[in-house]
Amino acid sequence: MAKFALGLMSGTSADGLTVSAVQLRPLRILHFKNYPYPSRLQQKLLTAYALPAAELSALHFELGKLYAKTVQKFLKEFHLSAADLEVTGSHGQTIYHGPYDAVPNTLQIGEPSFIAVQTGRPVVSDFRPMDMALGGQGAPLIPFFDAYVWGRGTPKILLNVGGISNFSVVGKNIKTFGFDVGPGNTLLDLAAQRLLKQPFDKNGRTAARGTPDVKRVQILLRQKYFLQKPPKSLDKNTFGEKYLDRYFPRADFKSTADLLATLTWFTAAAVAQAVQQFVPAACRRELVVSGGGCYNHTLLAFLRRLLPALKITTTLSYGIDPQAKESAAFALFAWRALHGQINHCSRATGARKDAVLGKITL
Ligand SMILES: Nc1ncnc2c1ncn2[C@@H]1O[C@H](COP(=O)(O)OP(=O)(O)OP(=O)(O)O)[C@@H](O)[C@H]1O
Ligand SMILES: CC(=O)N[C@H]1[C@@H]2OC[C@@H](O2)[C@@H](O)[C@@H]1O[C@H](C)C(=O)O
Repeated sequence: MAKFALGLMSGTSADGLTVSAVQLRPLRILHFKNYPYPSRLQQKLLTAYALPAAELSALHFELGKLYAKTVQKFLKEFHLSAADLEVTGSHGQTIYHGPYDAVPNTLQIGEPSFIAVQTGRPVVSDFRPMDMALGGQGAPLIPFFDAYVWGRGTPKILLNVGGISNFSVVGKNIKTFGFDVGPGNTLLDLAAQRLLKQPFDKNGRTAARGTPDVKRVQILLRQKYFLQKPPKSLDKNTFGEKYLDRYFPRADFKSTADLLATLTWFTAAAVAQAVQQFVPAACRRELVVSGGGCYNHTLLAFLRRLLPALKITTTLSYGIDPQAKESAAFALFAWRALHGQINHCSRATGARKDAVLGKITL
């Protein structure tokens, strides 16, 4: 079998680890699977920024061990041999992201040595610090992948709606750029957990029955972050419980459906405003959506309503499963880092120059 790389991603929702096996030349996702975390671990990860050092250190190792076990399971399930594995790229779990702090910083955990021991092959991890050392925000990193895959075609906006939503603008003769746009699913998930007693509003069904409070969203979209010029990036807690309680109290809405519809509208309207504000008119042609949010039919319907001139597709139209894209990107980043090749789009993060991101554990 030809050589392949593994990519591991656990996003801001901390709902599980997605593993992709990627063939590099040409780039093709061979297999992928999401392995949900036990809910105890998910809760711990979501609040881990408040842990004392000893507990955080233990969690860093616990997660590293779990990643190694998951890789072993994945290789077995898909009949892949570690002998053909060139490298594993592991993003880790973001615990805190503080690009605007006095000392800009970011923390991803999940000790990579355990995967290196398990597979006997190198692991590349901790991709964000080098970008910050070069004056960047440390995020978003996916624009490099988007340019690698779609950079030679017609202009496209690649939107990922995970916990946070972010997009890149790529295409022939376009200088790739991208940024974190605003809320993705975090507020929606919190509201669904509280009011529907479900992890999320499946397919946007409840929101579909409600009416969005468009005025409220218009006012919120005047907040500083939305108007700030890119490069810019977000910590998941920016749009967390405090934000929900402050700007979306249940008592302000006639029904749960209205509240969920308004939150869904907020996510879509933030994207639409960012497109109108920051994307040159010539690039406003196609919006290619990925991440868990692309299964939310109400969100997609709102995006279509707010951006009627754009063709709205998902990465599936281009052979990349929307749930696999980010993990596949870290396989590519690791492969390139191992070969000393740039895997970084500094225009998206604001770093001084393009670099080779990631630390190699042999
Ligand atoms: N069928 C569905 N209907 C509605 N929403 C869904 C569906 N499936 C997934 N989602 C949403 O997608 C979220 C998970 O998305 P994803 O796995 O892309 O996030 P992430 O990788 O953790 O985040 P990020 O990219 O910000 O780091 C869920 O929390 C949920 O809100
Ligand atoms: C610090 C951090 O983990 N940021 C994540 C998060 O999730 C979405 C958005 O915020 C993006 O900035 C980033 O992830 C992707 C992989 C990125 O760097 O492009």
